[in-house]
Amino acid sequence: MSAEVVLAWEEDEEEQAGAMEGAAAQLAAVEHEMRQVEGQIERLLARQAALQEERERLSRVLAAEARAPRRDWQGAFEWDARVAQLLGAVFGLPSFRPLQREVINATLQGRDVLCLMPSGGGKSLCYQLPALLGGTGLTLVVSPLLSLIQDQVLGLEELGVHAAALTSLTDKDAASAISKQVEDALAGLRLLYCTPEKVVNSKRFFAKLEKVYKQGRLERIAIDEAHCCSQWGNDFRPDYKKLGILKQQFPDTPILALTATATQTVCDDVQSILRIDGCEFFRSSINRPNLFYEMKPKPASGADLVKDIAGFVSGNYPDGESGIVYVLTRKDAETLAEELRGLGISCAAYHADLDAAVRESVHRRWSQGRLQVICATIAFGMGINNPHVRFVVHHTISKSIDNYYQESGRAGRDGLPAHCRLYWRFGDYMRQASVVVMDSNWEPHLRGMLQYAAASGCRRAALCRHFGEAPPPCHQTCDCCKRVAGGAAGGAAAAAAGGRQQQQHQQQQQLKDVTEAAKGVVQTLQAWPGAEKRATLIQLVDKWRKESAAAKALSRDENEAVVQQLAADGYLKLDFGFSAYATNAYLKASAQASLLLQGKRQVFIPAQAAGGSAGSEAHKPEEGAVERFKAQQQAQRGQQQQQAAGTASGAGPAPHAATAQAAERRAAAAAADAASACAALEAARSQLAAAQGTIPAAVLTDDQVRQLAQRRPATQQQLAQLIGQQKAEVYGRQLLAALLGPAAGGTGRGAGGGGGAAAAAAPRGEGGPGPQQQVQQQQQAKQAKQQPKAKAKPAAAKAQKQQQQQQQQQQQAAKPKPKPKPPTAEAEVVVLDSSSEEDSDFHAPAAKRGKKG
Ligand SMILES: Nc1ncnc2c1ncn2[C@@H]1O[C@H](COP(=O)(O)OP(=O)(O)OP(=O)(O)O)[C@@H](O)[C@H]1O
Repeated sequence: MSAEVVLAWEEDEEEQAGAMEGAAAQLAAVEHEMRQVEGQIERLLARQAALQEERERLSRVLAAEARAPRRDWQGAFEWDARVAQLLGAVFGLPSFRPLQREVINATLQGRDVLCLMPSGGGKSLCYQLPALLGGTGLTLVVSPLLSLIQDQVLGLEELGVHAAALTSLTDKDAASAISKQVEDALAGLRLLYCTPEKVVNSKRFFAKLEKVYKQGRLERIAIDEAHCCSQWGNDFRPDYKKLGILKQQFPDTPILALTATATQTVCDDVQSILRIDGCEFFRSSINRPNLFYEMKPKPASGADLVKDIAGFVSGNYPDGESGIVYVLTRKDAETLAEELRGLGISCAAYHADLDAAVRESVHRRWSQGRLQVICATIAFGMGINNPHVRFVVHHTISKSIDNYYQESGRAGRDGLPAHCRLYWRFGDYMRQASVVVMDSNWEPHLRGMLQYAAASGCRRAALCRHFGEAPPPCHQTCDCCKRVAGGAAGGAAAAAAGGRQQQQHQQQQQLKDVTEAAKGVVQTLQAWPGAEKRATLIQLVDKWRKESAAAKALSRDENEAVVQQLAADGYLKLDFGFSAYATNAYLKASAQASLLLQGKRQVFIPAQAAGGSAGSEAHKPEEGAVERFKAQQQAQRGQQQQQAAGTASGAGPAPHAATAQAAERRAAAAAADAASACAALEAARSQLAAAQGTIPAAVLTDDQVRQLAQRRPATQQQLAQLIGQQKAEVYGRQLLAALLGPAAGGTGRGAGGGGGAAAAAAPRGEGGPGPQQQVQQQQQAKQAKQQPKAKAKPAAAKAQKQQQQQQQQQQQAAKPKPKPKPPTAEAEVVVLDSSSEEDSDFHAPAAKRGKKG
């Protein structure tokens, strides 16, 4: 080959290589640009989706605004008179509690509403009363527990309100009868209860709702325990998350979502899940001023802890007042119940693994006051409607502050003082972590609980802040404020004697610098044998004490306090080991721990915790504090009785001329009179409850007993104003007899006359009818009440109804005799609607965890 040819060939090759390079560069540039375009498309699509969502949200808000314009909910409304009449005549309530009227007005106006009211605040009335104003309309109530549903339906029946439930417990015949009533505008069905599972899993049920909606009769949808929608709240329940379908399908029906526990995040979540953006948000304070919050360092020995709990119960509640002790696991429930029984406390265990009949029996005995204490896992949860729980003890920390607020909030629902005691030591944090580790968001929740338990500031304030509320005055109703108040008294004396410096010194002394000791904990872990460098709390403290003089200079409780502080400050983190049988929680040094080792951080523990937790003295019940609180309780009860007596006897303020002695005598006589009226009413309600096969509170609540003793109605009509028309008709004779003497009851309606309250306490048969007669009378009264309803119906419907009734009577006659209605408490079983695919207990996660506990 000639030299020219070679040169030309080489030039060609270079040219070709250059062209390839150029193409490759172009390709890279195209690909780069494509990636940029794709990124832009993705961003635009995301933006489009967000805009669509926002457009839908704004459309919903505008539609709601057009459908039901916002108003001043405290103002006057056209339904005011009817609402007031129903409040007294049907529900037997003299006035509204805070926010009830506003919520009722907003929902009656057609607004979507989110209502946050504390436990026992009276949320049910907010949808039960409006349901009675809707003509032929129907209120759908979505509620999480079968037991709650049963209670509410029974309670409404007692009041003469037509309500029904469609759940997995409803048998086929009843379900088909209820379904007919749902569709029949003339059937008078006002409230239909169901579980969320029913709404989202039963197509047939949903189709029925669509039909009612199209008839224009789906008046309102109430969603109870709405916090279950959000996985940020406690008790998240997946089917609740799908309830947005209700607004989608029934946009013109107002939704009323109710809850007792929700942080701002949960509230926002609930609004978006239920698609009720722009709803009215009513929030009453979560503060429960009648509850005393206390944290007690938990004794290291189980036996000491049991003695402490037994001492607390028997020392402070010798009259058998009801309480709950919450424990972590099934085994804890069984063991503690047995040990407390051994120390003379009347108690039983309650957990998800017990047979349903056993659970029912335990709950019933406790509700009736035959058992003082229930040792329970969280399976004993929603659905407990005993308002007179005087104490809730936590044997260990809850899994979140929301859970703690709800569990402890089961105390004092009657508004009277009650005590919430939390036993706590750091090991509980790890134990609880190993139980909740599979829950979503468990870590921030549990850390919040750790901070609450370990805090040395006001516990009431901590709870309120957690729910986004400004801290209210505590008035020494938590252990911290009580302690500080004691210290402040000392501080004031010191200031008088030695001035400000001395006070500052005292304050500085409240924290102890344990930085050097804390470094030793981190070093012990970093040198731990094995790759994972992790240890259980006991292993860590044992090794650290063995190797470090600084550790040994502290008590073991102080060692734990140091480890706890390291975890709270983030220098230690949790790590988990899973085996076929258990989940173990370990401690491990975090990346942040290096800052501590480099001397850039310090660690402090409360001096009082360090000094106080070492000795067994710290674990002794604070008898003084408890006694003072008890004295306060008694004083409050006495005051209430006196108030009742004062009004009852018509005694206004004592005349100026009256001597103190005369006033005292009058007050004593009035208190005795009120007490005797209360006793007579309580005896009467027990007798009626026994005859009816229900619990006394179903006949008259304690509030109603107090009201009656206070106001002394003399006629059936006056009685109806206080306890509602239905109860007055059914129980009026016996109750008036209890208040005024048998002559009053004997004459039936409108009877007056003397005889005194005590006369009603006479044994059965002396003045009133026996149980059988009472039941008959009640049934007659119920029938009499139903008849006018029938009259109001058109003739064809009436004839059809009569035919149905005849058929039902024939079927009934063929069946064995129905048993008396079970006591309300018997229905209080933690059980879910088994129509669900999930089909589990409400505490499904807990029940699954129940395998561990
Ligand atoms: N306006 C009122 N006046 C007096 N008592 C009321 C009033 N409203 C409701 N109550 C009573 O308060 C008690 C608690 O009411 P309700 O069960 O509705 O509370 P709740 O807010 O649903 O509580 P929880 O969240 O614990 O279920 C009931 O006994 C009810 O009769």
